[in-house]
Amino acid sequence: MEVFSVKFKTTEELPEPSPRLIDQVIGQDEAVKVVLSAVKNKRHVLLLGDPGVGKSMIVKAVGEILDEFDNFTPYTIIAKPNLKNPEKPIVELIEGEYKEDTKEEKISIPTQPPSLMTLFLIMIAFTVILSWLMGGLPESKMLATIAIVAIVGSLIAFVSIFLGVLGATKSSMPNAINPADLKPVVLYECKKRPLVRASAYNVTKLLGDVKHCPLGGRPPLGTPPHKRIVLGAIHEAHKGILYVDEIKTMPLEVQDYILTALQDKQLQISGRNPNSSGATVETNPIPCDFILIMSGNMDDVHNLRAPLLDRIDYKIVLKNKMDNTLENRDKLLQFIVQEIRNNNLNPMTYDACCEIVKLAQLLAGSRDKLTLRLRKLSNIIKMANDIALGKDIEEIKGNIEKDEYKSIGNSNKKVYITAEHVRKVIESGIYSLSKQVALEYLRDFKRYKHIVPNDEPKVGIIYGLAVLGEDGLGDVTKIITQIVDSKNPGTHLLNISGDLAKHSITLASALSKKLIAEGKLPLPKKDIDLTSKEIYIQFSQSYSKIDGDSATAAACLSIISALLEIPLKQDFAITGSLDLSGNILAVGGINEKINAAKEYGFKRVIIPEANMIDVIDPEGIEIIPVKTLDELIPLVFDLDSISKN
Ligand SMILES: Nc1ncnc2c1ncn2[C@@H]1O[C@H](COP(=O)(O)OP(=O)(O)OP(=O)(O)O)[C@@H](O)[C@H]1O
Repeated sequence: MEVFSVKFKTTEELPEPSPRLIDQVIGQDEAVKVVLSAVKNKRHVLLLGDPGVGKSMIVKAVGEILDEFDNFTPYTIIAKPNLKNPEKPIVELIEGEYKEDTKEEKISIPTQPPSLMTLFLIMIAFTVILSWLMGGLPESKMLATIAIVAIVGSLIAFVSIFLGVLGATKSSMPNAINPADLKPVVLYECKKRPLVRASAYNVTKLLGDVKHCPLGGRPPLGTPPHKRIVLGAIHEAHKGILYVDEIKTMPLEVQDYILTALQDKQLQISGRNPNSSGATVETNPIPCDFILIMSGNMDDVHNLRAPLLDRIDYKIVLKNKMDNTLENRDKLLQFIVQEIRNNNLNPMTYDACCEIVKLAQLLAGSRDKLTLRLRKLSNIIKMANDIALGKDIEEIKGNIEKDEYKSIGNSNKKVYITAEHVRKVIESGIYSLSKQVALEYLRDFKRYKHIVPNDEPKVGIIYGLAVLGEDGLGDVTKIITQIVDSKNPGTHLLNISGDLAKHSITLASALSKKLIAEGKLPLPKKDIDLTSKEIYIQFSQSYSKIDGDSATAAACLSIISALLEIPLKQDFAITGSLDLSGNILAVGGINEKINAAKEYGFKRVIIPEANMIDVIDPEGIEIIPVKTLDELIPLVFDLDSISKN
């Protein structure tokens, strides 16, 4: 199969990708088209999809070309003091740039109360004059002089106190403020159509705030309210786009405010913290006419209130995989080249690019598909770059932050990222936390040799296949069935936690009993009184959550084997869902399951025939596709041992 339509040895030979982000988005053409049209027509959008499929990237890309949509008049938002009601500062939006009014403001500055220093200096001067006068006077005039000085002193004290009281009274009046505190302040200058991003949980950033002033929030000591206003993202997004991500964290109260803003196209700001001096301040409604784009994962939509959801015109689900066609593999190659250029990485060899395509298939769960969870692929490419530069796994592990990996490699050193480097990242599982946990668990577990592949045939024992963790690591599960004679017939499920698994194993038990009772199985018949049998099915040493229906076929065979006492071969592991008519149906995670069977050393792996289209790497183990239970039975039971008996 031709992997790419171009021939190359390393990515250096490939053309440079477009610098426009909108051209760099791959596999989401439909979503890009809808978002562009929504922005053109001023509609609100909700983007839903798996992590790392390009939700933020699409919004950022549209933001880059926002000016191409419409004419835009720059504006400035200013805040002014309200002299009548200082707690209600005035916020105004003016078109263009704000020009400060240069006319001198007529502000009456009150007589200030004399400072302590002034009073102190007066006292010293007064004492010096007094001693000089008294020194040169005859004793007879001394008394009169003291009386005059006392009167003058009292007068000075009286005037000082009067001025002090007058000053103090005036200074509590608004027009006693320092002129600088009366000047309007510029809160925001918007020169081009804005795209403002805010996380849904960050209430202050979203809705704005009035800061606390520890000095009471009033001049002359405190900062006046209009200087403490912080605009919210909803105001800064006026005439542009407000992008709110992580909608699952959006408090209901914030949703109400956003709804009001969408309806009224304006919203006032008040202090958010009830214990702060900002809490008593409230502005007039401030214009906020924006296009709202929100994003989150599929399940997050339940966190949104119905009235807000109703206001969203376009709700788009982004794809998490695309068909594995030549055209799409070329797109994946374009993505690899983009990641290398955008992150300043080293070039990749052709084989390494093919390895990335294989990984994209594996992450999509099928040979026919390619994953679009491209953040994961991007992280893997960056990690492979660092491995190529000689960084070790532990160093790389320490550099992962919130799903995002930043390359730590030295970009001046030129090396090539090879297939070997990519494989090392995949095998170590460093690109996924859940994969690392699963790997660790399996490494420990395998030491106990609980799974014994290719052992002698055994009654009631079969090996099923499971996938551990959300990033998929295949594992083998030992299923054991024991039958007990009892007056209380029934089926008991041990170590099976998930509801779906419980239902499907109950179904397997019912089906096995029915098939045995009808004698329709291609197996030697046996007279059993099923009304006196208690069936115990155990997923032995299985401690992680077991769910899904992919072990139904395995459980059914295990029960039939235990009831009829016919041994099952032990050289295979099996996965497949079973319906009540005995058809084996497709399951998920088939490649991870096949890999697990290979790694444990089983000779054969039995899978539903429908899953054959998903198999990526059939080498290293015999893969047996089956469609029905009847087809399956001769493959798994050790009929030779019965005929010998
Ligand atoms: N469709 C895409 N085309 C090209 N690159 C992509 C695409 N999707 C994701 N990427 C790569 O993955 C990175 C992360 O994507 P982005 O942040 O847009 O994902 P997201 O869907 O917003 O994820 P989350 O839900 O976790 O916020 C991008 O910077 C880009 O490198």
